[in-house]
Amino acid sequence: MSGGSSPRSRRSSFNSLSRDLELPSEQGCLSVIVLGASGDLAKKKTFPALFHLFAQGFIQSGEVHIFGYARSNLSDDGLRERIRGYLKGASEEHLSDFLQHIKYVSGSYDSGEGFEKLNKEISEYEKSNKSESPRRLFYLALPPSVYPSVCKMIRTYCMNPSGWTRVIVEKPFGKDLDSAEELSAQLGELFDENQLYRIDHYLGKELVQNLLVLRFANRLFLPLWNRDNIDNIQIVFREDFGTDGRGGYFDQYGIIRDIIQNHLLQESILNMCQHSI
Ligand SMILES: NC(=O)C1=CN([C@@H]2O[C@H](COP(=O)(O)OP(=O)(O)OC[C@H]3O[C@@H](n4cnc5c(N)ncnc54)[C@H](OP(=O)(O)O)[C@@H]3O)[C@@H](O)[C@H]2O)C=CC1
Ligand SMILES: O=C1O[C@H](COP(=O)(O)O)[C@@H](O)[C@H](O)[C@H]1O
Repeated sequence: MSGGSSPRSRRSSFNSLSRDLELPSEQGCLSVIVLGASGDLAKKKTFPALFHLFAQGFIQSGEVHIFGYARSNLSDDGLRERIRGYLKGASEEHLSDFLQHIKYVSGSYDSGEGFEKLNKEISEYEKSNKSESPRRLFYLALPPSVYPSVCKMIRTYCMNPSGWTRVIVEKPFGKDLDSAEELSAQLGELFDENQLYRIDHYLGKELVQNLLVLRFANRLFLPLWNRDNIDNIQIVFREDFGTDGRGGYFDQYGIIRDIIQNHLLQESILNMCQHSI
């Protein structure tokens, strides 16, 4: 993904890596469906991530379409304007091109009507693309309380008749062990394990992934970074903005469960284990 290579050569390296690893085919038109598209996660992380993939050539014009889905009453242009300011790091031309690939469908998370409409839009796009093995990727940018009903709706109305269907759920996965196990059982009844992807973007952060290198490949830190020299570790979480649209989710779920036991403690425990403090 580094600077000098072209989108075409990055894409071809990716395809040959997929072949070497014997991964399923990644050819054919791709529909990415962002559920909860009106929200904070979607605008700050999901759409920008898709934009970077697009700008770097990993997903390309003519083979990808992005569908935003949520209850809010928005138009296609309304969604595009909402996310435009968060899409940075590429030319205005790339940005306009990317935005034209986005469509918005409004509907609830627990009734068939909206999901039937969504399925119709996806199917029309797939037909117009004439691909033999279209791919459908559902990304749930939603609080976990609605995962079961949304997954049921996807299973009932939106499964891909010919290619693969995958579902990505973000952290937090439930709100305690019981609810996490219950959620796992509910999703497991609807999808095979290889269709389900559970992610926490904090564990993908470069610094977290590079802690070992930072310490052991660094002459400055290697002799110093241990319990003899470190008195205490303070974990500080700073956001210089307010709830910023997350009110509904915070009211129901709480900011403690949102970031403390996972992002902040997971990271610092990882840190402590790796540094024997
Ligand atoms: N914000 C972030 O950076 C990150 C968030 N997450 C996780 O993603 C999930 C969503 O977070 P975020 O986008 O910040 O939160 P939001 O409150 O912005 O929720 C996203 C969307 O979900 C819908 N929604 C909100 N609350 C409810 C509810 N109680 N019932 C049904 N629908 C609801 C709303 O859409 P509408 O009303 O239009 O249907 C809203 O726009 C959370 O679980 C969070 O922990 C994970 C990683 C990063
Ligand atoms: O998962 C979440 O993370 C963000 C903070 O992520 P960062 O990568 O910008 O540090 C947080 O704002 C959000 O509430 C939470 O759900």
